[in-house]
Amino acid sequence: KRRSVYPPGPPGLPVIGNVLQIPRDRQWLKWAEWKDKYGTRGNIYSDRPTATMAGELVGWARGLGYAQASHNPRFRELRRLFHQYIGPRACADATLLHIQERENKSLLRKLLSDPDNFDTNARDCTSSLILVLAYGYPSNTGDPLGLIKIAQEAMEGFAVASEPGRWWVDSVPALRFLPAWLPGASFQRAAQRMRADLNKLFDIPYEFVRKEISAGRPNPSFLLSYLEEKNGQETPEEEDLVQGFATALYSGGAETTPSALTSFILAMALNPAVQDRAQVELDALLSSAQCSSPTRLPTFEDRDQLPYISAIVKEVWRWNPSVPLGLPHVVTEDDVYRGYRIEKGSIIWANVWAILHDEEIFPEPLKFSPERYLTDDSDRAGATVAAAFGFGRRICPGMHIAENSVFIAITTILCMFRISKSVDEHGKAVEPAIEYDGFISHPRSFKCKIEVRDEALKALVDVEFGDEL
Ligand code: HEM
Repeated sequence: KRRSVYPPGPPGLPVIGNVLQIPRDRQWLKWAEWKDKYGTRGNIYSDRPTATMAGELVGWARGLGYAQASHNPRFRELRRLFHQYIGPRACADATLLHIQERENKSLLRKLLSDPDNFDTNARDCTSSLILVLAYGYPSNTGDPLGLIKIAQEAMEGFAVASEPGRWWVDSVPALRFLPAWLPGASFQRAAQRMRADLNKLFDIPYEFVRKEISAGRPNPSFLLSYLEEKNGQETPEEEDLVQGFATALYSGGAETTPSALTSFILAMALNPAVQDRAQVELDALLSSAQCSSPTRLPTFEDRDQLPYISAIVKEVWRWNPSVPLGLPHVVTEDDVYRGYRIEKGSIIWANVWAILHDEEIFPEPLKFSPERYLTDDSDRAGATVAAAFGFGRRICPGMHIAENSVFIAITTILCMFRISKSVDEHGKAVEPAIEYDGFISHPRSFKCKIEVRDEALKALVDVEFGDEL
């Protein structure tokens, strides 16, 4: 009984415990080995509960978010692919950054021509980026295969199938064996429809890559690199794995990034002083002696010289975390935490929103205030913001690409546009409500004005588009 209060580790001898197993020098190597072998708290809190509807019946467990971690080599392989293609090193690569800058310009162009639909525009551009990166599916040819629609339909199924409490079969997994024709088994029919949509997302973009390879004109993409590495020797399991990886990119990124961008637009409409300060920072960097407005669009290379904009990005993660409850974790071994027994199998939800609204670390937590990251003691606040991306072995593997996407979108939008409250027919400003919907928390639909700051800036986007798109 007493042993259960100790962290897991190698069995020791009576009385002297582990003393003889501790090496005389470079102990850290042994301890690192024990960490891998016996796990840490992070590891025993890092599995997912079984999601019968979304994971098993619809099939999202083929991806990563619903994959079980314990004894599942596929989980490790998927995490490895995320690390290889969009881990911190990959996300600092100039080619990837260039693609992100290029795709972000189509967001600017859409905001110029259709500013009222900023929400849909952010969503479509996020989808396009994932399709370009994963499959090399070009975003400037009008989507001839309808992949954006295919992906969005699959994602609708993901959202509905994942709704907590909606499906009896999640509480009583044995119901999964009911035949679909039984009157009470409507969930089986819903699952079949969603599964068909998910299968399309697995198969159609993959076939696109295959055809392009056969035709000798494949665009660079994660899938292409993977298949080239396999050199034509890929097994059906490996094909399924890389399809699962591409689909996981979609399920993780498609809703979260647009939610963060829409929160940013809401924050700007409500906080003109923050916007002023950001634009002063940008203008100082991008204008010239002859011209007081920016003479070029900001790029990733400017990031270090834009501390206030970087602080805005952090504040966006904190103010409305896109996944306010994270994803559920399940405990794989009994544990004792602060004297409380946490039983194996318990489901743990981390209240990310509460962590990011802790008054002790973030005074006036409801206020959108990037300044909180610019003070001398802002390290703790900055580090805490990482909670927006989850914990332990399940920490969001898309966080680096998400940070890139949101940074480049925010900085170029601030460079080009002025965001303000919309006005009613009497010319009075309409206050947008700060309300959110959904498990992936999205600001409720609101109106605002997004106007180009200076007509000359329009040309800047057109010139820069030039031969690239
Ligand atoms: C606004 C941006 C984003 C936020 C705030 C966010 C947040 C999160 C959170 C809180 C989790 C749960 C972590 C946990 O269980 O502790 C998660 C998981 C995940 N995210 Fe993200 N995410 C974002 C963008 C992305 C992007 C762009 C991708 C992919 C391109 C992505 C892919 C994933 C995947 C695959 C998982 C599941 C990981 C696993 O189960 O091992 N996310 N994300």
